[in-house]
Amino acid sequence: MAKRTLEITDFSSPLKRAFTISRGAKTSAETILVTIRQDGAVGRGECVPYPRYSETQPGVRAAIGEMRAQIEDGLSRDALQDAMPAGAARCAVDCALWDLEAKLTGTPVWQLAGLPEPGPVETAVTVSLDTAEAMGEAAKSTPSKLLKLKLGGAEDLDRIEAVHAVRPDARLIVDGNEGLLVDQFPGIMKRAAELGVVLVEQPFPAGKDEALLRRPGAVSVCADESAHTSAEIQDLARRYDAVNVKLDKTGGLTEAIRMVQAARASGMNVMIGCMVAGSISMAPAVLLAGLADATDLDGPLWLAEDVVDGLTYTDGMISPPKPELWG
Ligand SMILES: CC(C)C[C@H](N)C(=O)N[C@@H](CCOc1cc(O)cc2c1C(=O)N[C@@H]2C)C(=O)O
Ligand SMILES: [Mg+2]
Repeated sequence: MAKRTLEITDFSSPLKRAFTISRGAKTSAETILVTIRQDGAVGRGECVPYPRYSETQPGVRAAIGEMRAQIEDGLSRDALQDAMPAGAARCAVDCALWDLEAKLTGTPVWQLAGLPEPGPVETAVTVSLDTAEAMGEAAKSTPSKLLKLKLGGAEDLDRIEAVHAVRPDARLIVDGNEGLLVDQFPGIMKRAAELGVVLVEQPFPAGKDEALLRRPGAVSVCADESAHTSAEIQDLARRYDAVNVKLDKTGGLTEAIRMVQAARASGMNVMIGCMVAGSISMAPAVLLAGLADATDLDGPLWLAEDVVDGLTYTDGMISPPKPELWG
């Protein structure tokens, strides 16, 4: 095998408007792009370092840099799974190796991975955390029938009611990002179904979610911040009905496929999610959408500028990635 070369590039990409969740607001997306070249072929993978898990851009960059010699000497994707822990750094390398393999063999990643051929997929589109009135206004002009509302405070039921009032046609995913108030949760669950809510995501902090053992079962509850890899699925299945699989948490597509399979084996539903990032980050996740019950891959819609040949979004539908983009 000809020697590979590894390139690691940091990006800070301005957002169209501020993105706010229970933990705070963002006006730019900090990502890292890994490019691996071999025999004239180029593989790319993107990741989002997540401060919630103590990841930073310099830290993730350094972790990938420490793997330089092994990657350039031909580290296989299988060996990568043991050589790096789950998380953003491994995600970028794993996705770049999948893309490189596709480019070197002329076989698309979905075929290499034994996944269904990707077609158009419906994505949730996020309404950022704000006052109930402002979230209702935002929902009116959000072009999808699957909306994801960010929650996190005393006004949460008002927020859901305000959005449902102006978008009775929409199915709602509500995401607490660990910030829901425990005493408000039963009230939200009681009204959820009649307000169009189909999924409640990560209401309470990871590790402090005992209240879910006693909840009424009308609307599904989905783990996000609590769920990283397939190893946690059996435990999560005691408290959650579904799991949000994100490649930045699993450490790439390879473990994400295993996590989806583990979730199914435990009877859980699956959502494929994302962080705020562009189309190179979304493309591998789009391939998993065919195995999922819900898809939340609206990252590029928040960027002021996406990459060339990026994914096409039309009224909440994503077209399959072109090979020029990834895979
Ligand atoms: C990408 C969309 C704007 C949002 C997406 N639908 C979504 O809801 N994703 C995550 C939210 C995680 O976003 C966060 C939270 C945070 O505290 C810090 C960051 C991000 C992010 O994407 N980049 C920075 C690191 C979800 O909770 O499901
Ligand atoms: Mg979430």
